[in-house]
Amino acid sequence: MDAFVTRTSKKRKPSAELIAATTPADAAPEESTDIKLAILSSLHPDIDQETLLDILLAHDGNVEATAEALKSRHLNTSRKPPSSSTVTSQTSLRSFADLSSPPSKRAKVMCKKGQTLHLYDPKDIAEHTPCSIIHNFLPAAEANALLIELLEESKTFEKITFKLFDNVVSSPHTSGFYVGTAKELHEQKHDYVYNGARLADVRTLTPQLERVRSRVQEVVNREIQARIHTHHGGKKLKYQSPLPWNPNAAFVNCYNGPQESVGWHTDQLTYLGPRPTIGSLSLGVAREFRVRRMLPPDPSSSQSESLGPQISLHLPHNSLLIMHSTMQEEWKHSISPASSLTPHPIAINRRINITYRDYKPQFHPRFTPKCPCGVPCVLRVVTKNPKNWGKYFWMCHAGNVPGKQGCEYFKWAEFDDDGNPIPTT
Ligand SMILES: O=C(O)CCC(=O)C(=O)O
Ligand SMILES: [Fe+2]
Repeated sequence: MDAFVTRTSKKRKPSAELIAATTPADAAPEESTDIKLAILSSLHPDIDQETLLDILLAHDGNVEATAEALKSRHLNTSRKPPSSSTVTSQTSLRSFADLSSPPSKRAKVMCKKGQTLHLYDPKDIAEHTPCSIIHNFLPAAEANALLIELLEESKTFEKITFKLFDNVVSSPHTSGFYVGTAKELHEQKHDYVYNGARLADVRTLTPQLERVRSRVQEVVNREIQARIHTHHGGKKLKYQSPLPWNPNAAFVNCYNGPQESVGWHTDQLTYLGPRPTIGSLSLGVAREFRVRRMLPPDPSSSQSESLGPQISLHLPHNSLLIMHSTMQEEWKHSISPASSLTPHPIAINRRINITYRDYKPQFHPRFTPKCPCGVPCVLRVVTKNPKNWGKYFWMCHAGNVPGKQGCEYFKWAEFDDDGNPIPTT
């Protein structure tokens, strides 16, 4: 399973403006946002700074374009984003964006130093993150029935414990793991390893999880094709599977109250292979899902990790989030603790999240490298060293097993264009 706690890392000191560009090379220093805001504020003293910033961001930081847009619009004096639990759509960026300009001109997202950019509108989310979102995904009665069923199931979920450095820690929420068939259940219990350990509790998909799986499958496959068309010029990514996405496993998380969370992480590639897609259905109380792009650290700096600005996506009850093929290798995600929640009529302050995943047969541990410790290796991607940025490797995972030290095993991973492992000796 994934890494669940927040690790503190030495971060590169942010510049006056944080610019999350489509590619890091696009990031260029510009006039400070504060100066731009001061200019706009002097032109429109009746509009609050947060609103001005939103509109400025929607115009790629261009003061002239922002001023033009403001001239031609009547604005309320305050336009803060509404509270997460009541929101299903957003006006924040989209209603002010100049949509006549080509997407390449609109691809940069800026946000003020230390600020989180809140996105609600599905078009903004698709444009500025590697995700897409579908609100009101299931018929209302079906979503409620699934929520009720999983709230009952979650009473027997447990926190995942794993070793971090020399301590055994547990995830700040509970989880359950579901697969489709008895054969898959047997394999999961006996062959697969998560954080260095085997799962004792694997369940078969409930009839409702099974029914919803087919719907998720259909929509996610449609969204994958749409994404390839809109973001990748009609051609799938190198290493992305050309096969239809087949969600044969589901992790169900339960967040019981505002303090339960999941720290910054990427989902493990080990059994999904490179460039995976994940379908994530949210039920119950709305929570914020935050994403940050991983950028190659500046080779001349001593920092080991560089992250773009935080973008917050609000996941209300019955929303399907699709994490597309660039997400796990290039972005981190988290569910941050909330200061308060607006109670959901059924779940009160609990949230259920189902991530449907496609376990690829060619990534069964029988076929992937084993280190001298005898534990199947974990598949990872280089995100800290700019020299080998984006390269995949297999490494020993035994260090995560309580009581085991692990070894130094490391091997570059090789795939064909469709992401199938190329066996090497
Ligand atoms: O709860 C969520 O929306 C995300 C869960 C997650 O990131 C995970 O299970 O890996
Ligand atoms: Fe995750």
